[in-house]
Amino acid sequence: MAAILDPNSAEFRKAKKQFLKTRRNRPDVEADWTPFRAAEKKFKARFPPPDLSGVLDLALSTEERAEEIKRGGWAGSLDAVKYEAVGTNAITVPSIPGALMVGCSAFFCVQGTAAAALLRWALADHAKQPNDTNLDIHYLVPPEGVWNAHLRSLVDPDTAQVIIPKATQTLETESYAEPEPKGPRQLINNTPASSDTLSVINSTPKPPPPPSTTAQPISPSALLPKLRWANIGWFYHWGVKQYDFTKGKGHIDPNLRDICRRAVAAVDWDAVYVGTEIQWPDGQPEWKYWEETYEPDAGIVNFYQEKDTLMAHVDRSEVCATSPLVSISLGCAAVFLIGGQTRDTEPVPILLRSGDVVVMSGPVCRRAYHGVPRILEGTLPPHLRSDALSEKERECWAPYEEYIKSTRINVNGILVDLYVPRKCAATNRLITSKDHASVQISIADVDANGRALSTSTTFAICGQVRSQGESDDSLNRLATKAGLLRNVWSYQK
Ligand SMILES: O=C(O)CCC(=O)C(=O)O
Ligand SMILES: [Fe+2]
Repeated sequence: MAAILDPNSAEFRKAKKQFLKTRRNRPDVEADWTPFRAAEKKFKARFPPPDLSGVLDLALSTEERAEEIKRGGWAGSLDAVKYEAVGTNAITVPSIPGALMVGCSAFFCVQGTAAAALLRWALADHAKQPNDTNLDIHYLVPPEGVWNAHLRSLVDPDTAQVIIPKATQTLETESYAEPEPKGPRQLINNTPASSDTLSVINSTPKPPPPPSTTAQPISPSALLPKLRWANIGWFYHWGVKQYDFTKGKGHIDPNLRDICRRAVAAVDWDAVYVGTEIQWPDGQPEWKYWEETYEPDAGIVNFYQEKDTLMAHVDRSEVCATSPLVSISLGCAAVFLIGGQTRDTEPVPILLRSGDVVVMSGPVCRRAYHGVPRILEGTLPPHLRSDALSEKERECWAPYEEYIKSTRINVNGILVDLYVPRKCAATNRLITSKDHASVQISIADVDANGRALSTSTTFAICGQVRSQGESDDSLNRLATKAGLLRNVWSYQK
């Protein structure tokens, strides 16, 4: 059981003492909190430890996870939140259209050796150059990355390399962004990305963030707990909260791509979305093609230490605001909150355990506030512990277990690009994301004087039809069928 839950433990007594001390000096500010803020405060509280009976905990629906739940001591409830099954692999939360958990109850999407492999990848293979991490802003991290440097220092402490702060080495002439103001983190209301704002986003200067001037030389093992994120695919600029498309796209790990695509393919999307067409860009039922077209091209690995939190935010930097975001949890469990379009909507609390996969998609859910107010101490599942391994494997796993027993890793994959699945109006076949010769033509409706009205009819034509010189004829045929043209063929006869 997590020590914080045991009234006889030192952790419990310390949290109580701290609570009584801070209570005394605290002005009564609760009245001003939005419902989202109030929920964050509730789950963040160290004392008394939060009551999770209002948190949806799908692991309770399967005997296979009983041991994991018992060991951790934290449990939510199965009927805390109304949910509905979508096929056999996923559930939706009807109050947040588009929020899904996949493979979370009877079978797990990422468990056992697959979970261990993803965890190893995140630490040893991914959190290093050429992928950016938060550590690169402030330190000259060696090319092998902080995790491998940490592993080497465990094997041979005498040769352990000290990692030097960047500020002592870089040229003063380098131009950096303004340092962040001191005090609580400022919330940047960045422009939501869309095809209309893309040129503004691309022309916004994205200077590198300034390195800390107070960072000190540090050992890899002491630096490791400061690892907070590693970029996947397209590079994200945290200062302006926009993608920096000028830096090109980083490699997408094939295993991660496969997990994300399998999660998307496991969902019966029609059961989730039929009848909502009107809410989608151009009224297009995009979800019908996701199994084929969803291709993660960006993402992030988040590393949370026990007291870390992720404040309420909306992911609004992706140009494609409807495509699925697949999010995988590894290591310690967490309380995940997902609400509405403002912080005034009461969020739904969901307990995410190691291996659980959440998919956020569609116009409502992708722009919903969400956050992670609590990492639940002591919740490492048995399959990530070395006692589940053979003696030989145990030795290599020991440092991973030591790290992950008080850490949560979240890996997510998203489609940032502008690509929206459409069918070619001429051939009725799907236009793929690689079909750069495809076009979309909107034919405006006109009034009696020939002036364009605000309504139009849209046709998408794939590159193959165009390369065969067939688009003119196709458009004439389509426009005639749509009642926009008459007698166009007669003069050809
Ligand atoms: O850690 C999580 O589950 C959520 C992460 C997230 O919302 C983000 O990276 O934007
Ligand atoms: Fe997010």
